[in-house]
Amino acid sequence: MIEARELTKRYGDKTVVDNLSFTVKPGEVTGFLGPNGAGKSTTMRMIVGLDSPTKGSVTVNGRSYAKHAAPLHEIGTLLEAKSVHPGRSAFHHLMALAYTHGIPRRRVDEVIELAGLTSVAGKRVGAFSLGMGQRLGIASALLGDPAIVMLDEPVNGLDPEGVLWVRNLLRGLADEGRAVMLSSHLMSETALIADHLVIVGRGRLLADTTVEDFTREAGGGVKVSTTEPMRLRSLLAGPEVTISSSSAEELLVAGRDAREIGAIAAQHGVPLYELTPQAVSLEAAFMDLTRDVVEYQSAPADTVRKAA
Ligand SMILES: Nc1ncnc2c1ncn2[C@@H]1O[C@H](COP(=O)(O)OP(=O)(O)OP(=O)(O)O)[C@@H](O)[C@H]1O
Repeated sequence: MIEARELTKRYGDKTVVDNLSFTVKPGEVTGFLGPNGAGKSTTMRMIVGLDSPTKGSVTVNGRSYAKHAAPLHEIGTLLEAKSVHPGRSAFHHLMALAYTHGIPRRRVDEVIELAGLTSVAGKRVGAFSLGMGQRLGIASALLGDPAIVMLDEPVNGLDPEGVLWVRNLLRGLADEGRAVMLSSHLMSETALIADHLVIVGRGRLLADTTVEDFTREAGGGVKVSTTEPMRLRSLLAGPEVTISSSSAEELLVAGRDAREIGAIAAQHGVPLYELTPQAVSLEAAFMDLTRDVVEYQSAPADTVRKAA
């Protein structure tokens, strides 16, 4: 469990993290979301004692990070800054880390396999692609079999297979009862992985909610395609449910999530061939929420064109 209470960080007269309180609970994936410069990396650095708060506090499994004798067993992290010796192989990098905690070689082999790095484990890390570097970072985070896993932008640089791998891995870690925290500036990607959302802008808390509630409030709905639209329509009907359709076999359902719709359809033997939460409007809801607090505002496209 991570508990941040009134966490604040100032650099000079700039408040980068502003009175932030949130909890990352075991058994859940918490998405830490915000536009560029919102203070996500600074918050994560404070969690593991790489930066100290100007005010407030943050604990990792009940005490500050520095007070843990064997922190790799408490929290595994992937932070943006790379601290890997480029001349070392992935295997030697992990062995060096393992050595600091008395972790056996068997565990190093395990995480290399888990991260899909077996064929490149002997290669110099300096020659790694961005995606391979991310995989190595995730392998390092898991080395101590920690109760908390915290990853800064873990899908950055990964190909679609890698993105899917991270998604399944994090889901599995949370299902094992671990507390998982990942930062991102992409709402649609995070909504596919996370249960819980902590959304920040200019260092301040904008929302502390569940993906389900955020989705419901965004009103995006779920697109469902079926060969039996009429039957499904009546099965899904309810007081809080609205259903519209744009083509013969397609329904747009608001008020029920994809899991519920899938379960109801399966229970009644209704075949589905598409079940898609409308992520585009989730992204739009996120942009609405953060519009006034983006640090690096782009000029509207027509202004840029006029200026050119
Ligand atoms: N050491 C520092 N000194 C001064 N300002 C800093 C320092 N570190 C970060 N900042 C500023 O703090 C703000 C938040 O940065 P941070 O990297 O925490 O944001 P972020 O949400 O992780 O952004 P991104 O998504 O771009 O990584 C930025 O305006 C950044 O310029």
